[in-house]
Amino acid sequence: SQFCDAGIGYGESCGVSSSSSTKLLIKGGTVVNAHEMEVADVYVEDGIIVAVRPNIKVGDDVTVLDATGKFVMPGGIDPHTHLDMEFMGSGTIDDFFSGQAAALAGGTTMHIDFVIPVNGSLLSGLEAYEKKSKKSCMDYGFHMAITKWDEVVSKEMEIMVNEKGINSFKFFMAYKGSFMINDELLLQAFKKCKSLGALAMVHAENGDAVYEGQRRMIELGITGPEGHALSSPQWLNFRKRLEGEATARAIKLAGFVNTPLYVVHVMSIDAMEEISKARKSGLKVIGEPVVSGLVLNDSWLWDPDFITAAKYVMSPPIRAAGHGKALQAALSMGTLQLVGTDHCTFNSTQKALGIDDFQKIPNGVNGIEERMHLVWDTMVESGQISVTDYVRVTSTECARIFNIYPRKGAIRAGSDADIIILNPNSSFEISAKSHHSRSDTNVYEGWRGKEATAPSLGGPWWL
Ligand SMILES: NC(=O)NCCC(=O)O
Ligand SMILES: [Zn+2]
Repeated sequence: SQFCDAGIGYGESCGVSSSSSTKLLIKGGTVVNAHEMEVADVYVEDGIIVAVRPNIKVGDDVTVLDATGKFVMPGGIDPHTHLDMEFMGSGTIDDFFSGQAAALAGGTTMHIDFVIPVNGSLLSGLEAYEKKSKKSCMDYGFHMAITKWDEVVSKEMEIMVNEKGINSFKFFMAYKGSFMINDELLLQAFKKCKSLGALAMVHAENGDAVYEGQRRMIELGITGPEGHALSSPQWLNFRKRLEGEATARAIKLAGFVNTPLYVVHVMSIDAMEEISKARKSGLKVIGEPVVSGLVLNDSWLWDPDFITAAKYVMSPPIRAAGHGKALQAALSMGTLQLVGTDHCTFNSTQKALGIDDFQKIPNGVNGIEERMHLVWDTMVESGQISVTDYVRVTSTECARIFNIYPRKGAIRAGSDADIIILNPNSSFEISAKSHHSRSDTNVYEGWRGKEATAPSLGGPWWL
C-alpha cells in the first residue's frame, strides 16, 4: 500500500517531521533485525505487521526502541473528508497533499474522501479525483457524492460498485438548488443502494425549510454568519430541528426500503435522538459525529469579527452549547459509532465571499489534523470512554463499516503497519501558524493537543 518510497521514514514524505519516539519501531516501514526482534513489541516488514508481542493490548506501555512513547494503536481512519473538492463554486484550499500531511501529523493514517461528480457525472468525477490523488502520500479510499439523480447516475452507480470498488454513496437532503435531491429521488437512490449492496449515506437537513429560513433572515436584515444558525424567525435556532426532521425522514425511507443508512456529520441532539430511536427499534443506522460538532458551540458565529465568525460556518451548523456534550455522551454509550471530521477548509479570502450575505460563505471547517487529539482530550481524559473505545471510535469501527478490517483498524500480524504512538504526557498548541493544512485559519486556534506520531505509507488502501 505504499505510494511513497518505502525507504522514507515516518511522515517525512508529506513534510511532516517525525518525533524521535517512533524512529526505531519501524524505519521506513521496513527495518527488522534480530536484536530489535528481542526487544520491540511490533515487527514490521515492508509496511506490513509480521508479528506482535503476545497479549499486547491497546493502551499498554510499549517498548518503542530508543523512545518514550506510551500508547501504541492502529492508525486513525477518518471516515468522512472532503479534500480538494469544488464546493459551492469555491475550491477547498486543501488538496490531497496538504490535507493528508495534516492528517498524518495528527495521527490519522487513512481517510475516505468524497468524490464530487463533474456536471453530475460520477465517472468524470472519479477520473478527476484519480488525477488529483496522484499527489497522495497516505492511504485513502473514496465515497461517491451524488449531486443529482437520473438514469445515467443510476447506471454509473453500478459501474462504481462493480468495477471501481466504490460502494458508499452520499446523498444531500440540503443545499437546495445545487446538490439537494427530493424524497422521491432519495427513495429511488436508496432502492438502488439496496440492489447493489452499497451503503447509503445522507447529509440530513430539510433543504427546503433551510432555504426558506435563510431567505427570511436576509429579509430581516440579518446578513452575518449568525444568520446561518438562526435560519428561522419562529424559534431561536430552529434549524437544529430541521436536522432532526430530515434524519427521521431518511431513516424512515431507508427502513421502508430495508437498506442500512449512515448519517454523516450528526450535529444536534434532535438528529442523535432519531438515530437512537431507530437503533433501539432494530434498524441498521450508523451515526457519525464530527469533531467540530463534539467540541465546539455556535457562540463563535456571533463574533463581531466577520473572518472569525465565518470560519465556523459549516452545515449542518455547529449548535448551541449542550449539543456537543449530548453527542459526546451518545458516543460513549454507543448510540453514535465513530468520529469523522468532514475536513473541508476554505481560507479567509474564500470565506469573505459571504461578507454581505452569510448564504455565500463557503461551508466547511478543518479537523483532520486535530481529530485524534481532541477526541483523546474530550473523551478519554474526561473519563467518558476507555483507551480501547478511543481506538474503536477513531479507527476500528470505520475499518469494519467500510470493509477494510483487519487490513486496517487493528495491530495484528498481516495488518498494515499503520501505527501511531500517542504520548499523553506531552502536548502542543494548535495554531494556524504551525498546522499542516493550507488554510490560514484554524477553528481550534489555541486549543491543546497531545503529541502523536504516525508513519506515512501512502496510496489507495486496496493496493
Ligand atoms: N459540511 C460542510 O459544511 N461542508 C462540506 C460539504 C458537506 O458535506 O456538506
Ligand atoms: Zn454534508
